[in-house]
Amino acid sequence: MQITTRLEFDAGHRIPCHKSQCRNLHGHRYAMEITLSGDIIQQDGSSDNGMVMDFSDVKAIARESVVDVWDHAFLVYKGDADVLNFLNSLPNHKTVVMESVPTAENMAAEAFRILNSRYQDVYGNHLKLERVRLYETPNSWADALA
Ligand SMILES: Nc1nc2c(c(=O)[nH]1)N=C([C@H](O)[C@H](O)COP(=O)(O)OP(=O)(O)OP(=O)(O)O)CN2
Ligand SMILES: [Zn+2]
Repeated sequence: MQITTRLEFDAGHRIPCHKSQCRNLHGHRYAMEITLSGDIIQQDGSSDNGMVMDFSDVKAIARESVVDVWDHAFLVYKGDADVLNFLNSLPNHKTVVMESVPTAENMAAEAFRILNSRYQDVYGNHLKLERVRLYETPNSWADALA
């Protein structure tokens, strides 16, 4: 069985060497869909009975480790010196320095890397992170797969 839940957040970014307008500082309302697989938990009397994992628990983990970290932050590539220096000059600015250019692909891959170890199989139901889908716009997204 597979389950998917969706979270949304706002963040700024730029793609420094982009051939067109994405080299400008701008932001998106990102959406992240998390897909987990596992057996349906069969434990009468348990809150999780009949579920792969409670959606609220899936979202709580995603918020704590990724969504709340990126929400209302500016995501900047560590090699983007001009913007990084500018952001560092702003007192108390929420800046997230990325190892790679913050494209939808790299953000999905980074979210998958962070989340993969966070979803623990506590019921022995073979819980597994299958996919992180990161929407940069309603029409464009990237999938990071197991
Ligand atoms: N493969 C990728 N291509 C592009 C990425 C990306 O992350 N991966 N990112 C961008 C820019 O960040 C840009 O903000 C989004 O580009 P685009 O889809 O052209 O933007 P629109 O606002 O025109 O999108 P609509 O879906 O048409 O509203 C560029 N390319
Ligand atoms: Zn963009």
